Amino acid sequence: MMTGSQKVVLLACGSYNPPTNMHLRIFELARDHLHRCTNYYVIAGLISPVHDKYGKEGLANSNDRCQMGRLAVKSSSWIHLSDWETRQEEWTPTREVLQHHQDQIDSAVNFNTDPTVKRQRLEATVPWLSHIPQLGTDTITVKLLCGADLLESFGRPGVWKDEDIETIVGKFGIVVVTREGSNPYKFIYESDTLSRLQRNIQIVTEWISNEVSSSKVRRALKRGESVKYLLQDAVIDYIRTHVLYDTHNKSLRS
Ligand SMILES: Nc1ncnc2c1ncn2[C@@H]1O[C@H](COP(=O)(O)OP(=O)(O)OP(=O)(O)O)[C@@H](O)[C@H]1O
Ligand SMILES: O=C(O)c1ccc[n+]([C@@H]2O[C@H](COP(=O)([O-])O)[C@@H](O)[C@H]2O)c1
Repeated sequence: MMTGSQKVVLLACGSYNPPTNMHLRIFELARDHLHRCTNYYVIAGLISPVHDKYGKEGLANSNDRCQMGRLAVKSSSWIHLSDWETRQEEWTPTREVLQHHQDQIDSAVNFNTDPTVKRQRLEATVPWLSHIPQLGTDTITVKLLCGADLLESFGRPGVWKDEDIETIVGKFGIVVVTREGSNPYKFIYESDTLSRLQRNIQIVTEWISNEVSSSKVRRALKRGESVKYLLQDAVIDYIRTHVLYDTHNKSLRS
């Protein structure tokens, strides 16, 4: 970490229905870009699956989505799963999800300067933070990590509140990974709010473009087609064992 850099936690929200290798890849891409091109230093990544009451069609139960998320992030040393959203009574707007994790980090970091006491507290309250060496008392900012399709959903009438967009981008900041069929530069240009807040938006270009999406994976699973190398093997085993996504009567090819 370079002196003077700003510590960041990247939080990505979504259905994770199921978590694909692209969900992991966008974290790697974003971290690599931020370290090479900005003053941000990424200390951790968090995947936050959405609440069951989000009500999207075909959404597997959040227990299963969280279990699959935990299995998926096992291949990473710095990406973790946060099940906080799924444990709430209701669906939580993303602005509040970011704020919750920011508050959790702030209270843990500022709790006590004694390293042993602090680590014990971290292990009890924010276990994923306790693995980070030399946490110190520096400010850590949570930023939203998303694909360009999620950014473009900001423009869909009635989906996001204007004040939430203002807070998410203006206060926390957002890191956007390009996705086939989206043009985040044009989308930002056409939005007065996003153009004004442009310096809080980092765009990361995925040159090795990859069309993997959870919906395509679900379709393949339903048809009994192979999804190997699109998902982590442990996630495929979980789907098979728990007969998710209409895979019953299908001899899922691995
Ligand atoms: N191939 C991809 N490229 C860039 N970003 C992606 C890609 N796949 C998922 N993401 C991002 O990961 C986050 C969580 O995605 P989500 O769970 O909605 O996955 P999805 O594959 O888009 O799902 P679905 O196909 O069910 O709509 C979102 O910010 C989304 O934009
Ligand atoms: O906060 C909001 O107002 C808001 C409005 C629409 C969607 N979101 C979040 O965006 C994510 C969209 O996931 P998905 O799978 O529908 O692309 C999910 O985590 C939702 O909670 C959040």
